[in-house]
Amino acid sequence: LKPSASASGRISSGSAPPSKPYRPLRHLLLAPSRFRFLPPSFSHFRPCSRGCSASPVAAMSSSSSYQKELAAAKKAASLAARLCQTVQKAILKSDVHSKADKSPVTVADYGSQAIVSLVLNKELPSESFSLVAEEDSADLQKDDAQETLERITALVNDTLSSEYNTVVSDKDVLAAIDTGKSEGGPHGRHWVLDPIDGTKGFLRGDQYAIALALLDEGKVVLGVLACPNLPLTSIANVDAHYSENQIGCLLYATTGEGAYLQSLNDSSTVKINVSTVDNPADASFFESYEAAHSLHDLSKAIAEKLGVQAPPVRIDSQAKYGALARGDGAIYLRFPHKGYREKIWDHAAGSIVVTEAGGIATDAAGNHLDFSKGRHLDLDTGIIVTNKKLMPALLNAVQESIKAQSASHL
Ligand SMILES: Nc1ncnc2c1ncn2[C@@H]1O[C@H](COP(=O)(O)O)[C@@H](OP(=O)(O)O)[C@H]1O
Ligand SMILES: [Mg+2]
Repeated sequence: LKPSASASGRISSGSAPPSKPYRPLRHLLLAPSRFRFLPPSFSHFRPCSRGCSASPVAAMSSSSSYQKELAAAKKAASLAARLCQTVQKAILKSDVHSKADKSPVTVADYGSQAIVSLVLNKELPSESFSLVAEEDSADLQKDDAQETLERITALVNDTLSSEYNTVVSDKDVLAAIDTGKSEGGPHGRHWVLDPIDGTKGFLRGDQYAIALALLDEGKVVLGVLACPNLPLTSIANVDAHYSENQIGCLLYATTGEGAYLQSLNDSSTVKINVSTVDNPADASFFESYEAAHSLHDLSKAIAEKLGVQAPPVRIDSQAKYGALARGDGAIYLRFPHKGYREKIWDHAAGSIVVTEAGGIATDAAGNHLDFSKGRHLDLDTGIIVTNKKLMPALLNAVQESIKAQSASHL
C-alpha cells in the first residue's frame, strides 16, 4: 500500500504534508446554504484489490432486530455529515475555540451533536433515550457565545429543513446537545456519539467521521460511520484522483448482519469485508495522523518485527476503521501516550463496522474492547485491529515490541 491523496481528504504516508489554507467563506455560515444533491452514480463501486470483497447487495436482511434504529442512525449521521461538510468548506480560524483540554472544537461539533440528538428523538419517539456524546453546552451558554449559538441554530435549521418542517430554537439546540451527558454503562440501551471524530483532520481539511453507535446491555449492536471525505473506492489505489461525487462514505453494521458501504450521496449499497491478506509482507497499516494521539515509533517497531514492508498510512478519525473494514489496509495500530484514557465514542461505531466485516479489534493484551464501563474504555496499553489470520502474529509482535520498549526505558 502506498500513499494516495484525494482532493479533499489527505492521506499521508510517514511524513506530514504541508497544510492547506482555508478560504474565508464566512457568508456560508451565516446564510442558509442550498444543499446540492449529487447525481446517483454507482459505477465507481468496484471490488478493491488486496482481498477486499465489496459486492452490490439489494438490501440488508430484514431479520435484524435493530432495523428501525439503523435507519434512524443512518439518517442522523448523514444529516450531521451534511452540516459538517457545509462548515468544513466555510470554516474560518475564528470559528475555533478551545475546550479545557485545548482540543479544537467548532460550530460543527455542536451542530452535528444537536442534529443527531434531534433526529434520533424524532425518528424513535417511543424509546427511552440515553446518549453518551463528546460535547456539552457549557461553553455555548456563556454570554460571549451567543453569536456562535445563533450560527449553530441557523445551520441546524438549514440542514434539517430538507427533511423536517420543524424549526428549532437556540434553547432546543442547547437541550439537544446536553442529552449527550449520559454515563452509559452495562444496562439498557445507550447511543454513543462522536459528532466529529478527527476534529484536527476536520480543521486541516482532511479525514473526519461522524461516529454513531448503539449499546445494548453493554455490547455494541449497531454502528454508523459517516466519512464525508473518504473516497468511495479503496484508498490503497496509489494514483487515484477523486472527483467530488467519488468521495463521501456511509459505513454501517448491525450485530450479526455484516458491514455495508453506501455513498453519502445515494442509496446503493455494497457489503464489505476486511482484507484476506495473511502474509505480513503484503499488509499495510493505518495509524493516527497526529503523533500526539499514537506512538508512531512503537507502531514502526511492531511493523518491522511483523515484516510489514509498506510505510504507515496516516489518516485521522475512525475513517481508519472504515477503510480497514473494506480491505484498503489490513492493520490499525493505536498506542496513546501514557496516561491517556480512550473514550467509547472514539471506537464504538468503528469497532462493530470492522468486526461485522470479519475483523477483530482488541487491546494490546488481546482482550476484546469492553464498552460497558461508562464513558471510557478500560484497556491495556493500546488498540489493535486486523483480520483473523493476521491477529495471532500481530499480537505477538505487539507484545514483544512493548516489552522491548519498556526494557529500553529501564
Ligand atoms: N493524547 C491523545 N491520545 C490519544 N487519543 C487522543 C489524544 N487526544 C485526543 N485523542 C483522541 O483522538 C481522537 C482522534 O483520533 P485519530 O488520531 O485517530 O484521528 C480524538 O477525537 P476527536 O477529534 O473527536 O476529539 C480524541 O478523542
Ligand atoms: Mg473522537
